[in-house]
Amino acid sequence: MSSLLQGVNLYLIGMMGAGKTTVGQLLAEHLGYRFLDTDDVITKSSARSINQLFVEEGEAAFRQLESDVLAQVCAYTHLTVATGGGIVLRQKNWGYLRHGLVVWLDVPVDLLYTRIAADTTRPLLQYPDPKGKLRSLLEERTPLYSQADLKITLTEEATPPEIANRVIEAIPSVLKPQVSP
Ligand SMILES: Nc1ncnc2c1ncn2[C@@H]1O[C@H](COP(=O)(O)OP(=O)(O)O)[C@@H](O)[C@H]1O
Ligand SMILES: O=C(O)C1=C[C@@H](OP(=O)(O)O)[C@@H](O)[C@H](O)C1
Ligand SMILES: [Mg+2]
Repeated sequence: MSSLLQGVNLYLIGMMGAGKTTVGQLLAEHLGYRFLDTDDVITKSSARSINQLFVEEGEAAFRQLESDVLAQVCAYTHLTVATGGGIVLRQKNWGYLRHGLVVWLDVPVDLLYTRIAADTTRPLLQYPDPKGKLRSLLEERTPLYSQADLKITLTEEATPPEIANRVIEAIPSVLKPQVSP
């Protein structure tokens, strides 16, 4: 399977709770790639949690760190990268994402909410009406997520290995056919 993308990076985009981090690890195994999570790189290099960064530095500073990580990451090959849900917000980030294949895990709000309702690690949802917030973020970001090369729509709960398989099976449909010599 490692020859499927020939070293081209795979970037997962989508809302909080879409399963980018979970499915990304399985995809990396399938592809024989290294796995990277931009949130993870940011928290390790800053020695602070995402919540702390939002509170102490603000969202704009977090977005800058996110862009910095993405800029560094795209210099490498053979990576599966789980991004944070807001990576699509900066136009500049698309210049980095376009170095690889961009896959949108498109998950409806109800499913997102059941997965992350009890989670306290996502600062944008630590307000009254987190479900309404998810809905408005998805609405605002849908035109941006739609710029992905590949959209995997999940209308009902499937297991992470099933979703990883769907991604793997769909990848050839968006690869340019090889020209024979
Ligand atoms: N296919 C799935 N079915 C059930 N739970 C899932 C699935 N994918 C992810 N989860 C759970 O949902 C939560 C959010 O997943 P995560 O991979 O962190 O999403 P993201 O990185 O897109 O925010 C985690 O608790 C994870 O275990
Ligand atoms: O959607 C967003 O703006 C965010 C998504 C989070 O990552 P996940 O998408 O992995 O939850 C994390 O980057 C931060 O809390 C902001
Ligand atoms: Mg994640």
